[in-house]
Amino acid sequence: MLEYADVSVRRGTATLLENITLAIPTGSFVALTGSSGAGKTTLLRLANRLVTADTGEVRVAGKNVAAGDPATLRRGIGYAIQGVGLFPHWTIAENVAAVPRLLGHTGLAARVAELLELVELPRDFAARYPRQLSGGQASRVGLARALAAKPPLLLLDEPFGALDPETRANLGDRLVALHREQNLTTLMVTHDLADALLRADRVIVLDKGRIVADAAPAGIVASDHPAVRALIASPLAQARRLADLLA
Ligand SMILES: Nc1ncnc2c1ncn2[C@@H]1O[C@H](COP(=O)(O)OP(=O)(O)OP(=O)(O)O)[C@@H](O)[C@H]1O
Repeated sequence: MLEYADVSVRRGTATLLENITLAIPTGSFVALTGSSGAGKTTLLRLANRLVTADTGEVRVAGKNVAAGDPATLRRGIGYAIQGVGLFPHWTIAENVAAVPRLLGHTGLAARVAELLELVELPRDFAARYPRQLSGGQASRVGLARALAAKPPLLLLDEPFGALDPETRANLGDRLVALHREQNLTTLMVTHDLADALLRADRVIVLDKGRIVADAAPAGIVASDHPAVRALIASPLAQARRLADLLA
């Protein structure tokens, strides 16, 4: 579904990504993690051509993303980001139906109702405006919008990053369920290693623009790469302290 073949990205004298080779099969749920500035967002945005590669090739469903029209490419990929980016003067229904409308789909009201149900929001939210939603509700709308045109590939960039832990956990669970129900291929950027380990079936760790670990969660936990150990140290210490308190 998504392939990176020896991709490097440079800006000025800086190397943002170096020799990334990666194949993400259909149906995978992959978390992309790493410290701040490691290149996670850059790697994700190569897939929908918000970033272009200097060398190498990125392919979505076998097609080189650099070859076609970027707008057409993006309409076929679900994309949700931190802060959601809903259009403030559009209702929730209009926001959710934006891509299906561009694609000329019909039956938009029914599709909006179905999507609100999928992300577990009341139907009457369709008539509201973004300012009338809580952060968690807006994140659900962002997810509904990303799924609206039934894209096979879903790109998520810290979609629930700004939310409280409980809302984040609930939405994370809903996301995993949706991923399975809709047979999606999901690539999710998260700086939260615990989130990555608990939700994804494969975790990729970036460090200074390079992949330093790529394994199932159990393999990541066992990795002795210093960058991976550094990422694990803090959630592990927190979990241990909480366990001590409960003991
Ligand atoms: N257009 C650009 N020109 C120059 N440098 C850039 C550009 N875009 C990103 N960078 C740099 O590339 C590096 C990787 O950025 P990126 O946003 O991919 O990291 P990230 O892992 O997603 O970080 P964070 O977790 O903090 O969001 C950073 O050091 C950033 O400052």
